[in-house]
Amino acid sequence: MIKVGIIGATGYAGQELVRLLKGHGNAEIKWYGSRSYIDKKYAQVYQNMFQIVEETCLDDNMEELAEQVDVIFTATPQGLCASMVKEEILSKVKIIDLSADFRIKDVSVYEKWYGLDHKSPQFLPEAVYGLCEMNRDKIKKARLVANPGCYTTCSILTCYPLVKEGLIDGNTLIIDAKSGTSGAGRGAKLDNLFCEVNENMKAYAVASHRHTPEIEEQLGYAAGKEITLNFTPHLVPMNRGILVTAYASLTKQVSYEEVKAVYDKYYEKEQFVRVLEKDVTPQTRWVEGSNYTDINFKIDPRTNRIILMGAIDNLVKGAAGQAVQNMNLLFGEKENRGLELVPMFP
Ligand SMILES: NC(=O)C1=CN([C@@H]2O[C@H](COP(=O)(O)OP(=O)(O)OC[C@H]3O[C@@H](n4cnc5c(N)ncnc54)[C@H](OP(=O)(O)O)[C@@H]3O)[C@@H](O)[C@H]2O)C=CC1
Ligand SMILES: CC(=O)N[C@@H](CCC(=O)OP(=O)(O)O)C(=O)O
Repeated sequence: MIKVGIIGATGYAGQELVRLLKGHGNAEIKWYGSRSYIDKKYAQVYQNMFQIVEETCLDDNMEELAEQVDVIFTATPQGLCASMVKEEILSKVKIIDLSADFRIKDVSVYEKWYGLDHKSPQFLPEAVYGLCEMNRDKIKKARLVANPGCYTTCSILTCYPLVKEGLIDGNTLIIDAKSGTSGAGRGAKLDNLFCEVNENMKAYAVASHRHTPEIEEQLGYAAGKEITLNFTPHLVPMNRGILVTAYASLTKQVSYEEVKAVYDKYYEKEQFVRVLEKDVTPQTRWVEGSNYTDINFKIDPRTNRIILMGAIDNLVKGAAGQAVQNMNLLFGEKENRGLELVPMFP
């Protein structure tokens, strides 16, 4: 059994980790970490866990936790994991960080976009960006995995093959993304109250969202050169789900079949990426509750641009599902263990 500790088990991403790990079969949660609910029964925080989880919440002592478990998930606000991790801890336990602390290699870029001082830049070089479909071999050998962001997972997987093969000019990419409200976490915020979100849609963090440099960095590696792009997130009145629509100029004339062949080259063997049939557009409801990323594209010969579309569940492939996929890679499990979740509808 893989012994697991979750710091931030009471947040939205943390509770999804608990749900997935309870169905994993070879993982045992030893530590339900919390800040606000210490000593309270976990099932009183999330009643869906009544008679399933008997444990109470514990504080977030990473040093003590490292003595007890094989892997720690940090599903906590930005900056917290970096403020706790130490060489002594990493020598005993693997860490999968769901925050952005170790996703961006250049510490000055992180500090600029996040408005935080990075407390452990010494671990940035060894941290592996945990997008399994791109970095599988590196993840297997990592001590510290930076679980990708939710918008970024969907954006990168949708655009990656065409950028890698040079079919689109990355500098012309415009990524328009929409997210359900669980993406903003469980903490009370005025912007996320029912009357503010319901029957409404809005763009936010325009030209300044912190996922922009993460997408640029990863697609830049694929392109073999720096990429500068536009990324605009929108908040939509749904619980879960991310939909990405991306626009880019083609570098040459291509047919549907040629583009499809490129997607197939990268994703045909990927269980969790589904390139849909011609003219079928990805929808959030067809991936909800699952670890799938649904992708499709349409060439617009009038403008010589291509429109790329992707959908994920932000809490599964965008957070906890991908984190479990990373855990499976770290511990030599079948990569899909605990993740063969059929999307739910409605
Ligand atoms: N929601 C999503 O779709 C996604 C989230 N993420 C990332 O996962 C992380 C968690 O996000 P999410 O679950 O949405 O956030 P939530 O606000 O729902 O949960 C935050 C969690 O962190 C705990 N926490 C907050 N502050 C502290 C602190 N100072 N010390 C210790 N624990 C603390 C909270 O504990 P308590 O409740 O007990 O106070 C809670 O368990 C973030 O980094 C987020 O960016 C990544 C991808 C997608
Ligand atoms: C709807 C909403 O507010 N979404 C969050 C992003 C989701 C998230 O948790 O960010 P990471 O994936 O980087 O951890 C935001 O825009 O900040």
